Formats: sequence, C-alpha cells, structure tokens
Amino acid sequence: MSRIEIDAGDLEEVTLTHDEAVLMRGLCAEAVEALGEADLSTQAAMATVELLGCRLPERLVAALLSFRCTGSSSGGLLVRNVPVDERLPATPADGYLPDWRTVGIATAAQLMVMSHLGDVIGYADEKHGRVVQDVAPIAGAENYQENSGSAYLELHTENGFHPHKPDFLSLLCLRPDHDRTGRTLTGTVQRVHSRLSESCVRTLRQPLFRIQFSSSFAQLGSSGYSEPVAVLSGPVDDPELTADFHAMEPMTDEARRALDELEAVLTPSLSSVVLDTGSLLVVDNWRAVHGRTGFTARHDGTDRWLRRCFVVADLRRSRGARRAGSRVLAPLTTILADRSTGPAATPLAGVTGSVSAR
Ligand SMILES: O=C(O)CCC(=O)C(=O)O
Ligand SMILES: [Fe+2]
Repeated sequence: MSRIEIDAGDLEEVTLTHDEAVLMRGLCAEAVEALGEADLSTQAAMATVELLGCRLPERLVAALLSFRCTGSSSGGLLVRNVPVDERLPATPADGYLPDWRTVGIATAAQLMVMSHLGDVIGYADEKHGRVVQDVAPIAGAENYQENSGSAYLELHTENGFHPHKPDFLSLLCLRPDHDRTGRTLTGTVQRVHSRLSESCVRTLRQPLFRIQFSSSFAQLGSSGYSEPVAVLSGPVDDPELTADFHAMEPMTDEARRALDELEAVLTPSLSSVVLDTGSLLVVDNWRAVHGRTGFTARHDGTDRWLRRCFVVADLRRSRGARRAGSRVLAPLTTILADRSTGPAATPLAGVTGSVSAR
C-alpha cells in the first residue's frame, strides 16, 4: 500500500555483535535443553527461561531496561542479529507451528528478551493461548484486518479492548516477505502532540470511543465492544495512547473528527522497518500504535513469518484471570462475567483456540 510513504524517524535500535549473538545462542540452546517437553505457557517454564535470560549480554539488557522505563520516540526498539534456528521449517500455512521446538532457539531468544520487559502472557482466546504465536499470511485471509492478512494492516493498540492488554509486544522475524514491502510501522503521540489541535486533544482525552473485540475474543453473549475509553491519557507531553483505526468506534461526531485528525497527523510521522531474519521489534503498547504495510504472499512455505510475544508489567494483576501456575488468561467473556458478578464464581475455562489476531 502506497499510503505510508514518509519515514519520519528511525526506530531506536541495538545490533548484537558477533560475540554477543554467540553468547545468546548458547543460552538459548541451554534453555531448549532445560525445557525439554515442557509446556511453555506455565510459570515453571518461564522461570527456566527467565533465569537463563539474566545472563543475556549486558548491552542488550541495558537497552531493554532503558526502553522499559523511559520508552523511545518511535515507541519501538529494534534488536538486530538475534539468534534464530539455522534450519527453519516451512512458514506455517495455517498460522500454527505444530511444535515450538522446531524453532527452539528463536523461541527461547524471544522469551528471554521479553522477560526483561515484564511477565510473558498468552490469551486463551487467541492462537490456542500460545505464549509465542506465529504471524504468517493465510490463503483466503488476504484482506482481513488481522495478522493473518497481507493487505495494509491499520494502526492499532494490541488488544486495546482487553482489561489485561499487553504492556509490550514483540515481533521476531524468521522470514521477510519476498518483495520486502511488508513494513512494520510504529507511531507515538509524543512525536506529534504539538501538531494536534487543542480541541482534538481535549476530545481524545474523553471516554468517547469504544473498541470492537477482535473476532477471536467476541463470543456469543458478549457485547463485542469495550467500555468507552479515552484515546489519550497521562502526561501532556508524553501521553499514553489507545487507538485502533479499524476497530475503534467514535461515539459522537466530534470524537470522529478528533480520531480522523489524529490519524492524519500520526501517519506521516511513523517509523517503519522491513524486519529481517533475526530482527526483533519490541513495541510499547501504551505509548505506541503499530501496523504493517501490505505485501504479496506466495503460499509456498517461504512466506513472511514473524513470531509474536506479549508481556504485562505486573502478572499479579491478572491473578484472578489465570489458573494457578499458568500464564494464559481466561477467555475474555469469562473475565468480563467475573467482573460483573464478583470474583471467579465459575472455574476458569480452559484454553480455547481461534485463528484471528491483530
Ligand atoms: O505483521 C506485522 O508486521 C505486524 C502484525 C501485528 O500487528 C501483530 O501481529 O500484532
Ligand atoms: Fe498487532
């Protein structure tokens, strides 16, 4: 899609040196060995990964800590030269890799990096609750506003409708698209705040917007929309941002105009990158929105393939929404029902699967 033409600022990045990458690959191999047949979505598996992650190269840890605490102007941090498996399986045509161990090095690398930003979680509603998910184009889904599509993916906050939305997400590239047109985009309001009109900012700070649940989270009996939310919150010069230019519904005409103004101002300010094999992009899901330009898939096993992982800053806040010892959040409908009727009257439902995810 030619709509995103201006690259206003680079993504902040750190490139691992050869020695750093070798050290990290060794830690990943240790993790794969230690995990064995473990279910990755358990607290025990994460503890194994986190302990090994304490030994990541100091320069990388310092960059992650700084990003976690102070953010970046693009809302992203790009880490290049992350170790991935030397022989990669085919890009999963249905968006599900059968066994994480076939990309064990990449999986461990991503989990270790993310463990410096928070606590890794998965959602039962999404991709079978996996804590590392496959992002690959699915035949027939080309125009979906989901990560299984290949058309332009509108800017969005990840799971902005969810009471436990991720604080950070990461995308680790195993394969870029053939034509290298699929650019991952990030944008923050911090960069463009002074270009927004006063009335726009005032409106965006009011709870005049609701977000439609992604199809995987909307189940029978749910309203399918978040409670009304504000798009902007927090400090004036470095606001937090919850937006989705596809799934967000302004509730008044004024709110519609403000959201349109935000999109018009934000779009030319975006940072973008064609992720390469071994490039890992971390996105601050409170300060930044992200999206992706379009690309063409061949569906021959060599298509673009990213792996995605989420963290929350404080795992304890979702205690009532997870089974003990699990990192997987219960279905959204269960969480919302428990919120309206009081704490966990019903046992948390198990992991259910759905293919769609933004
Ligand atoms: O494909 C990309 O670069 C971004 C996809 C995305 O937004 C996601 O998986 O959350
Ligand atoms: Fe996304």
